Amino acid sequence: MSALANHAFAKMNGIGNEIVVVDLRDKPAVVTAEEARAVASPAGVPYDQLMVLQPPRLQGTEAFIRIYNNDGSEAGACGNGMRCVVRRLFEKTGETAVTFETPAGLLNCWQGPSPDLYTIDMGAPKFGWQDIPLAEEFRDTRYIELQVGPIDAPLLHSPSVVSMGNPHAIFWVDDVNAYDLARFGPLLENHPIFPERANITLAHIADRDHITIRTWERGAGLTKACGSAACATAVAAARLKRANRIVNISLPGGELSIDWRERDDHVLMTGTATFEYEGTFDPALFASVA
Ligand SMILES: N[C@H](CCC[C@H](N)C(=O)O)C(=O)O
Repeated sequence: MSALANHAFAKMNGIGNEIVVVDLRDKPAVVTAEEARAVASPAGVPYDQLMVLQPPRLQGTEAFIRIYNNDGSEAGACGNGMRCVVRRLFEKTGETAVTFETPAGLLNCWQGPSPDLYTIDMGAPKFGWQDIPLAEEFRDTRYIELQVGPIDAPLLHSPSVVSMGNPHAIFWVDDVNAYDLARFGPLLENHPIFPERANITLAHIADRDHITIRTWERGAGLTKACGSAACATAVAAARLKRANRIVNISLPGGELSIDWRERDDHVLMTGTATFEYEGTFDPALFASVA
């Protein structure tokens, strides 16, 4: 029987990014890709990402967090999901600061400048082609050779690539709504240049303090918001000297404030997290799961 059967969950969202939070710290079990897909099914609790808290592995951390996309794949980072986890914890314990471990490393999290805001230190970005990762060497990852559309008149081309613990490609455009991202997204997500696939973002730099984005997420598709994409875009724009290191990012589901901190290159993401409802998983969801 799945460890998730009859287990409690919280349905939340991070500016429209659909999140389910499950605390398995009292029942150490590894959620399988099949179980993650079962939870995301229409009979379950449809989500973009599932955040599973496992018992802490390191002294001083609250939990080890595994992150699942709704296709069952695991990710190294999920900014919107982390704010949801932090809100749940702070409301339960009254704490205002906490450290979690994720596959991408240690994340320090704290109450933001107002009670409805949470700040996550998403760590330092990586730019090396092997860190993204890319399937071949690109010495300058501010622009790589990748395009869609006619060879002589590509619709999208020359993206910046960044890892926030998960892979991101950012295409710079004048209007993020002028492209059929539902069509181009999967082609680019699964392009052979990305051996681990990639999150695909369209970004318009309105001015040095404000960028608008829309993202096709690896393993989840078109979502209303992608926190790690907001971080990756802010960093990539600053690398191109087209934006400041502190910027506001507008996503379809809401706003995020990003600070690419000078002293240690860590990326601080601040935004809201919304609680919707809580429940327990119906065991029938996992009847056909091995
Ligand atoms: N789809 C992403 C994981 C979730 C990222 C996003 N929801 C966020 O808020 O950062 C990936 O496979 O890398």
